[in-house]
Amino acid sequence: MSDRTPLMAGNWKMNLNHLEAIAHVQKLAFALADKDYDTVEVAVLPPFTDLRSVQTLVDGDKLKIKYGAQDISAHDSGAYTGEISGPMLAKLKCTYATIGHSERRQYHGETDQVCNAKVKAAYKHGITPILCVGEGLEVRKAGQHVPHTLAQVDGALEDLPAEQAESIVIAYEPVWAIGTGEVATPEDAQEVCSAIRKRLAELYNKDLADKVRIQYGGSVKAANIAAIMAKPDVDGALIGGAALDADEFVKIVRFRDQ
Ligand SMILES: O=C[C@H](O)COP(=O)(O)O
Repeated sequence: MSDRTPLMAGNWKMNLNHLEAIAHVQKLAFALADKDYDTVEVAVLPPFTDLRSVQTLVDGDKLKIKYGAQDISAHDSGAYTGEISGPMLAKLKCTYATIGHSERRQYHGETDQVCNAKVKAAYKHGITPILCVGEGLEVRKAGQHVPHTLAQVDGALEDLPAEQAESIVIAYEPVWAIGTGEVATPEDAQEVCSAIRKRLAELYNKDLADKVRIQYGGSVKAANIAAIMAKPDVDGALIGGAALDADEFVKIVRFRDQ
């Protein structure tokens, strides 16, 4: 049993406006008892336009829910229309920034090099990256899922000092399981999460690898989370669709009660 605190993070993607966000976070706060946060860290990753509202609610009511952004610019400021910078997210007291989500890689052409720059930008401003990696269906069918995913890890972590890397969160999200209802088996999740941890030990050292939290993501719901969390190298989940339903998300957070 590791002493890593599981992180259950709800990635809302492009859902819930700022008014809906307030109602949603209030529901979560109401449903989660203080003791829930002792064993599991709970975070929401709303759209940028919701962050100020979520911050105000979390600060005002001293909620233990953490929050973060779904992306971060590699640049601090300047002529980058549409981008949101690390200093802006830090000002909103974001704990996390998701980096390299498969939808960013697929629709916005984000490469491992871009992810690497974004990981460094996040750390520069005291924000913890949730680095997303994982293979598509063709790669999985070809049996190349482990080397493919490890290459993404290598690229995103290039030249990242150990004192930063030790706090990173890595989310293994097989693309074929995202939003499809087709969840990877707990064994699939363990295979790749364990390979990522071994790679961290090679890139840095075993102590660091043992500290890093590695999440699974892809069609996680209350019905399958307990089996996934039973695997030794899985330290939480990055939850998409099921995070939009407050009751379902709370059940996922309470996976130990099942
Ligand atoms: O970031 C979350 C993942 O893309 C998983 O999404 P999903 O739970 O809807 O499959």
